[in-house]
Amino acid sequence: MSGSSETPETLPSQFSNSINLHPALSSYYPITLKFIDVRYRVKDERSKKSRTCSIRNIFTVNCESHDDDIEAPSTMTGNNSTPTHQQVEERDIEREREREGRTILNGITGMVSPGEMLAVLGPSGSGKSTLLNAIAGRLHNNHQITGTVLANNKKLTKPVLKRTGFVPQEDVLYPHLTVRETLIFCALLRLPNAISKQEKLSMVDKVIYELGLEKCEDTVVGNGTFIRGVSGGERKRVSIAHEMLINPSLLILDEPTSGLDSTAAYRMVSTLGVLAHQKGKTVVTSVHQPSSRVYQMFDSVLVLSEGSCLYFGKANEAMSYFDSLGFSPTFPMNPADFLLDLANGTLL
Ligand SMILES: Nc1ncnc2c1ncn2[C@@H]1O[C@H](COP(=O)(O)OP(=O)(O)OP(=O)(O)O)[C@@H](O)[C@H]1O
Repeated sequence: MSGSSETPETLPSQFSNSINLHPALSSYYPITLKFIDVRYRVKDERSKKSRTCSIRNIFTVNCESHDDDIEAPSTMTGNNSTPTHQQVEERDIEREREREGRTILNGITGMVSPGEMLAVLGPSGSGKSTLLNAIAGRLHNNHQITGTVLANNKKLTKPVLKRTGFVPQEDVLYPHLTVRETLIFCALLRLPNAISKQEKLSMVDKVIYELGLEKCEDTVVGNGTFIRGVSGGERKRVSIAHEMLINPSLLILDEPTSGLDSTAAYRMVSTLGVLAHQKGKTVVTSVHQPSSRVYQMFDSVLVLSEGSCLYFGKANEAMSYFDSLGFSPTFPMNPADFLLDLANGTLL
């Protein structure tokens, strides 16, 4: 399958199960996503002290005395003493660090093709969400992000972004609407005017069927706390259905299995597998702690550790790769657990 063309193509035969959509959305538009040497830094919060001190002032001490603390550390001896050579060096290092900021992503490179599912694995805080936001073109602070993100070998363009569905970690849904109302509302807002209301409603029906939401279509979405509604897994499916309505070629999901039990997580990833393997979509998802049966559904994995890439390649080759480097588990274990142990630096 070629992913190098910018123009929509007809659906290849291996993805023939795709639902029949309105011509305004039906063209098959395969997206091959490449990200090359993606780096993202943020300014150290301490360097913003002068800007935020007036706010901090309200709650704590006055800002002048706070800044003085930095300029004259308590380790100095006496009021008139000059700083030692070591103290000057430490202060210079601190200032350099403030100027450079904190590296969140450190040169991440990878790719994913249509019909494939890429999993981004890593411990909490390793940069998974940041990477997903970067490759979805959602980090707009351009001076902090460098590297290249290409769709079909071209920079992200509007047609590509229109064909990209992004499911955030926290569901952004109206808790008082039912599942069906939520999707109708979305269809009326997001689908082009060229599509009639009747057609939009039938597309909602198809997406409800596709995501297995028939049972709960008339239940309110809720928010999991004060407003009781559908289950966590169903709410996640609604979020995915929300994106599926625009028939995305590229679907990016941030931890769609978080909060789900092992069986629900398996069902969720199976659904994503169908979207990739049967419908030809390009799927990128972050996952926190996949079980082994979930792991084996991924085509490729990217393992992050503190913003750096430990491994990018085929999911079923990760273990032999680390084995060749001398890292292997002492007993048979879930590859995902092993990779997370490696990324955490806690391999036993
Ligand atoms: N704009 C920002 N300013 C400061 N720090 C940031 C910013 N964005 C991300 N970070 C930091 O970068 C690190 C990675 O964050 P990110 O949300 O990408 O991690 P994650 O792997 O998705 O974590 P989790 O699995 O817990 O969701 C975190 O330590 C976070 O605090």
